[in-house]
Amino acid sequence: MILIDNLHKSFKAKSGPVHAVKGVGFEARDGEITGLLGPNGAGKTTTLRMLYTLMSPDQGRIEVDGIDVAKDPTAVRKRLGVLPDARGVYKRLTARENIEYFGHLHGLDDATIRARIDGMADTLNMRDFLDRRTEGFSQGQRTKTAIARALVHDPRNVILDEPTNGLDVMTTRGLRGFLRDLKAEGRCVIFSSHIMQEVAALCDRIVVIAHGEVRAIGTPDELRDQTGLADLEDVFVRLAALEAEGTMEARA
Ligand SMILES: Nc1ncnc2c1ncn2[C@@H]1O[C@H](COP(=O)(O)OP(=O)(O)OP(=O)(O)O)[C@@H](O)[C@H]1O
Repeated sequence: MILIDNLHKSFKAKSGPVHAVKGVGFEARDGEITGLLGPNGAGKTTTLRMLYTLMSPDQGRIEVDGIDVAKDPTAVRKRLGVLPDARGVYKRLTARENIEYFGHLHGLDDATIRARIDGMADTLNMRDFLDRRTEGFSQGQRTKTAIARALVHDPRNVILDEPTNGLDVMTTRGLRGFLRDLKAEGRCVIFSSHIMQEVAALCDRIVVIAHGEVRAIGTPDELRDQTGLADLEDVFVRLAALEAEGTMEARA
């Protein structure tokens, strides 16, 4: 369970400050997939980076399973599995070694790591390349390695930044099935995307974010009702273009 409340983050740029995240707040529940949907530059990655403790917010609060990220980031990290926007697998290591390395960082023993890799290699269909060095891997193979690495410690909460970026249809389908399995296991799953159909196909609830602000929260049907539009792409365009004061709430 993840709670994000009134997050703010600014960056200094030569042309002046960039207020990337302006009061973002939402709840992501266990046993649900929550989609963070927004156009390029909306503030999705910045929000997720604060959630997975890579940067601190200027203002606001984040709780993971009731633990305040600012007070106990180490405990929070143990409960999070993160696929960051930069996948960064070690190219001199095989996929298996990449995953093992993270398992050891989490303090897992060899037998546990072996068992976890065995399970994930089957679910993510990684057998063909598991023992190859990742140098030269396709994007899909790199993403799968990074996902398996992120989940080696069996976290309750899973955060994926644009997980289907650059993946083909078959791999995307496989990944969707995998995320549904995580949900069925009662985990809290958040993923970001700028593609409405992608989010609609998978998410129980969608948080629409644009210009650093939450524009609407709801199920795909609730968002359709709120806007009076049937086509989800039109819904997204309408919500993303809304003025801040027009923010819509469809909290379940
Ligand atoms: N380290 C940084 N320094 C300066 N500006 C930044 C930094 N990180 C993000 N920004 C700016 O903050 C805004 C939000 O960026 P962010 O990466 O969070 O968007 P996003 O929704 O993930 O976009 P995309 O879908 O294009 O990845 C953008 O204007 C971006 O240029």
